[in-house]
Amino acid sequence: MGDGDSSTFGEQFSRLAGIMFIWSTIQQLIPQSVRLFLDKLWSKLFGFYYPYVHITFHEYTKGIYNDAYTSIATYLGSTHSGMQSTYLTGDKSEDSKSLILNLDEGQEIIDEFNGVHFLWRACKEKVEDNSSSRRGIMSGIPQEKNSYVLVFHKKYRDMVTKTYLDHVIQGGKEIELNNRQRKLYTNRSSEDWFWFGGKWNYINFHHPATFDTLAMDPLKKQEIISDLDAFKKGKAYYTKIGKAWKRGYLLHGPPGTGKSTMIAAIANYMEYDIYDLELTSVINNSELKQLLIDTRSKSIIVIEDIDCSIDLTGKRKKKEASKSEEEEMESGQEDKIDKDSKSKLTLSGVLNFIDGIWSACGQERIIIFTTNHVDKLDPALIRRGRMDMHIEMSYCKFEAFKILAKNYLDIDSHPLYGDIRQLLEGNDVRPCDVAENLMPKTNPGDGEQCLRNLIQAINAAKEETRVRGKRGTLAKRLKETFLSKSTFKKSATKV
Ligand SMILES: Nc1ncnc2c1ncn2[C@@H]1O[C@H](COP(=O)(O)OP(=O)(O)OP(=O)(O)O)[C@@H](O)[C@H]1O
Ligand SMILES: [Mg+2]
Repeated sequence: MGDGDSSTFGEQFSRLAGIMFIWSTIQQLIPQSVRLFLDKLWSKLFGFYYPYVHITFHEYTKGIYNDAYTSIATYLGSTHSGMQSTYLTGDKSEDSKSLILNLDEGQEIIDEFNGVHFLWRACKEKVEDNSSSRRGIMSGIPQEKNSYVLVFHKKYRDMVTKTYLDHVIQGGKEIELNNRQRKLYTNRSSEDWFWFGGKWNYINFHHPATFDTLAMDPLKKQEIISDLDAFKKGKAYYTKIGKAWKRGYLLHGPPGTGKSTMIAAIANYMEYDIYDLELTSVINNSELKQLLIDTRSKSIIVIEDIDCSIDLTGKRKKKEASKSEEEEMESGQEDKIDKDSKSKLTLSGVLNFIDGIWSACGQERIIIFTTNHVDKLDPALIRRGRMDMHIEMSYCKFEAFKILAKNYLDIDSHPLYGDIRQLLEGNDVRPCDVAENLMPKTNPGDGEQCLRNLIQAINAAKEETRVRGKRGTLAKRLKETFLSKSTFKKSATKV
């Protein structure tokens, strides 16, 4: 069957489809016992001469939903193959961004793979379900059994089992994934897990940030994009080196420099969901582990402001704790301490969350920490291997400004750019302040006015810093004078 000769193939199939149609109509009309007998007879009579193989993919197998059925349905409904068919059905679930087309009952399509043609047929069978589980008004109501039947020449049996079916199912999964509505999750407090039936609460994720709109040094930006690309294609590599397929990024820098915006841009670029993990609502290490297990692959787990989330300052605190532990031990309270350490969220719990044995339970995952004070974090938490890339989001320099000006005002250059470059290079201006000033306040078309506003704002801030600096110096000098006077007084009294 096939080999690219579609006219012979078409004729063969129309004949075959005719026979199949008559056969399936007969099947609908006769009782099941007779049908089974006829089935056997059919395969005995024609099995020897009949060159085609039929594989049926049921929607449910032994009462369990068959995932392969959905992938096949999605693949066949995708534009490249499903559109050949005249009768289609359209479905849109809560989880998908757009309509998914499926073959309607009895419809057939021919799919081509490596020059070979394959026939697919959508089947629906009505069965009366009188099982004990369906009593009352549901009993006796006909149920539908959906399936897809694949028909191909037996000489392609190897190709089908080794490559074609994989191609169909993976293809379907990919389309499902690209079509899925991405989510922004946040963790519920454990008291609500039972009542709300889940550990994570979510909304649909819509954030317009992209790498194009993110203002930062273009070289640094390209480095991050290349790293993400390598990670996305890295499944085989991670398997080869025996590492879980995940990557950690630490975003650090002053407030308003674009750390949260960067997370949204990464999520949009990778087409991942986001899990925004609020550590302050996690009571202990065991809860943290359970939250991790309940996340899906192709996602970003974010802990914002990790320095403020819990006390992760490490060794120094530990020492203090162990000192008080010793004191308590002496007072015979070992049991209490043991119980306390188990019921708390600790640094080691977070380290385990990032790269302990449980962290490998999902695939293709990125963990991002953000902080305004990188120096406050325990080195163990951010060491290479845990946080693979440390990205500094810093003040707005001229290259980053050009991106913001393009975003906000849609201009590439202006005579005022020279002044702005000088001001930005000589001062620490946050991107959020630049963005705020570039936003037209009155007349949306007046880009020049926005640039002037920006220059004015930077100059005003510069002046304020200068005055504050002077005041600071003055205050310092006053303090020094006061101190020297009091020292003098003290020494005078002593004398
Ligand atoms: N690098 C940037 N590129 C584009 N827009 C930016 C950038 N930095 C800041 N902005 C703008 O400023 C606003 C604040 O930025 P964002 O919330 O990403 O900062 P942040 O670094 O996460 O701050 P914080 O440390 O306070 O959480 C954003 O809504 C965005 O409009
Ligand atoms: Mg932020």
